[in-house]
Amino acid sequence: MTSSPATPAATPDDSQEGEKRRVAEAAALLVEDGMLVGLGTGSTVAYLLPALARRQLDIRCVSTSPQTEAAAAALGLAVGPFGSIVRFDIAIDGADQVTPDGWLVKGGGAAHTREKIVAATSDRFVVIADSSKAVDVLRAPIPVELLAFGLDSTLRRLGSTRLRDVPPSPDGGVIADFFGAIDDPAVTARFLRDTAGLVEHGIFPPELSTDIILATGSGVVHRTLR
Ligand SMILES: O=C[C@H](O)[C@H](O)[C@H](O)COP(=O)(O)O
Repeated sequence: MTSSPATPAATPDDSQEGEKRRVAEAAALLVEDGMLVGLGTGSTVAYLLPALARRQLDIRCVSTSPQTEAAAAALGLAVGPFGSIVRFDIAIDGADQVTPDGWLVKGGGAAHTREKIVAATSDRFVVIADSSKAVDVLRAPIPVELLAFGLDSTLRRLGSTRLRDVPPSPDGGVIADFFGAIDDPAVTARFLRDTAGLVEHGIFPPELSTDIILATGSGVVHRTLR
């Protein structure tokens, strides 16, 4: 893993919003003409979209949520369906938790299922996060998406899970949060993955990410994982 400053100098805007804007602008610079780009979801990605639009690149984008799709289209970005795509050049997305060794929790906005598919399809998956997202170890809650079929049974087998008072995902899944203890994220991820009725969980292993761009108060650190 290598680390390098992604911005030359600190700016006076060290608020959380300023941090989100800086990491998003740093990530936008990684996108090049002709690329097929996966767009994440959330308040950090909201800063990525105008930064990308300003660059006026010839790119095609696929969004992980209706919210991002509408915002990107309104800015003039070319957003289309996932369709038969089997690889993106790059995807850029936010995170709720980021550990020093690259484990993530995503899905605070309930988009983690689509986000994980887009990340897994991308040659380069760039995580952008403000400094509040940096954690030593992952902790609950872990967002989960569940099939409506047999929901009570799935919830009973998961244990320690609370349904979220939000609409179903665009794919019809029920959104909940898992509050079980996380001693080892790989073990928790396997337990969740192996629970029948669970569509996807919000733990992203380090192998999914290639880059993490993390704000550090007044600066930005860009780590390359592979
Ligand atoms: O479902 C939402 C996504 O995983 C977001 O990328 C994540 O919750 C981070 O969102 P934000 O940038 O708003 O903190």
